Amino acid sequence: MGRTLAEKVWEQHVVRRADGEPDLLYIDLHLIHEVTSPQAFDGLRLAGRKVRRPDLTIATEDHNVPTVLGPIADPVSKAQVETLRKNAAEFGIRLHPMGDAGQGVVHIIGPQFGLTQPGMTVVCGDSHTSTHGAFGALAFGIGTSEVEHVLATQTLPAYRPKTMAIEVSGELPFGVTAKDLILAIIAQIGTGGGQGHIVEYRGQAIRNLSMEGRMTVCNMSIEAGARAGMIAPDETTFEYLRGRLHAPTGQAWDDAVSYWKSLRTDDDAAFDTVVEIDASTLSPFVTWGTNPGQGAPLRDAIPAPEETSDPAAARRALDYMGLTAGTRLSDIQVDTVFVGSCTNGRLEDLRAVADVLRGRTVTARTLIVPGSMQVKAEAEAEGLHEVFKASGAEWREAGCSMCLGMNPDTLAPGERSASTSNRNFEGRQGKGGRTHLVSPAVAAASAVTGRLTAPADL
Ligand SMILES: CC(C)[C@H](C(=O)O)[C@@H](O)C(=O)O
Ligand code: SF4
Repeated sequence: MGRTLAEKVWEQHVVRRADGEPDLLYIDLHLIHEVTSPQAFDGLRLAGRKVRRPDLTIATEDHNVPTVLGPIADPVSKAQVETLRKNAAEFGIRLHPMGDAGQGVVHIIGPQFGLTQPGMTVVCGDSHTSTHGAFGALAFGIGTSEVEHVLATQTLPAYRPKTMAIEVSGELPFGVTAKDLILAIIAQIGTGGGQGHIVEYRGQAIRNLSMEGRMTVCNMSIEAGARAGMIAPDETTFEYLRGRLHAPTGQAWDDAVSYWKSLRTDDDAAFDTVVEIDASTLSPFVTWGTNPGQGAPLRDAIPAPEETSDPAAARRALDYMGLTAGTRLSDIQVDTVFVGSCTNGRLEDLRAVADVLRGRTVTARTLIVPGSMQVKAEAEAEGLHEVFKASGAEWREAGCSMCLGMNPDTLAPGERSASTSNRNFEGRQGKGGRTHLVSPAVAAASAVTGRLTAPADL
């Protein structure tokens, strides 16, 4: 019987297999950031071990960095960043510190440098490592003790998850984006829907997505509970990679491409679970609750808790969000708009925002935060920053920013945001903050009107 993409990449990396034990996988790329690495390096030091493959390990500062130039004021954040610098220097690991041209959110810089490639195993002490699956890599988040294991051995013991196909047929209607698609998928299957599975996104609508869009989709696999998300590599993938800093060149490129072309699910392979979605029925999608599965089409109203799969959770969420069932989603007023994160902090996202903001003025506090310093430079080369500033939005330095409350960019208690990030848990963007997850285009239109708005309704 044929094999799925996930099975092919997994099998390719098994260095040891024994009955009743997890497989030992070889790891091709290990990404590091300041929050989940300190104890791992401490462990290495205690054991007197070195980093096995510093050349396959790359570090960046993202979660704790301020997005306005200047020193880090918060002592915990400052200590974490300084510890990462010390560890990178001591263990010989390439680090992109604050202010460096290569700095950025960990899941933005891997693809940007061409480090993330089809067929690789990619890990990081960070749940959104699933982003890299957009290239047909097997990429997943690991815990800090596993970070230590990978640092020491370049391998990881793991049990193979089940496989799930999410078949997205048809085409996304005009104005409907990858973010709307993944929010709709999570609303359909639930935040536990992908549990225990590696998801492969397939079908016409997925093939039509750009690499940026594919990364947005794979990024949020974890919000559906999946271990990883993958998309088979194709011409879109190869075109994106060609010429990037760490992409192969010459004969090695040709060899790589012919191998990458084999990385697709065989026609006679079977998935453990199959989910089907018709892209042509979708429209701009937003969340109203406190988990990414509590979402609905923006043209609809907030559902009655009894109509949802978990009425008690819906009631709690509406209470926290200060919302009432039956309210039209497009009547919800927002104080703040955040554009950025590893979900939607890439150049294509910023272009989508600029297309809406050009010649318009924002009425809500609007933070536009590039996912990396390279994205920032590329956006500025196109003059996007001028569009943002002219509209009244703030244009910042790269970092995780308001995606999570680990740096100065936070919501105040009760403050409500439209955010292009991936999590809307209670307090995610700051204690008492209320988050609506949206696409970049909806974020921009909402910044203009001060309420959740689709660009088509401006
Ligand atoms: C801080 C980090 C461990 C965390 C994660 O694992 O995802 C963060 O990136 C997040 O998005 O919540
Ligand atoms: S941008 Fe957000 S989701 Fe991505 S790594 Fe940073 S905190 Fe996590």
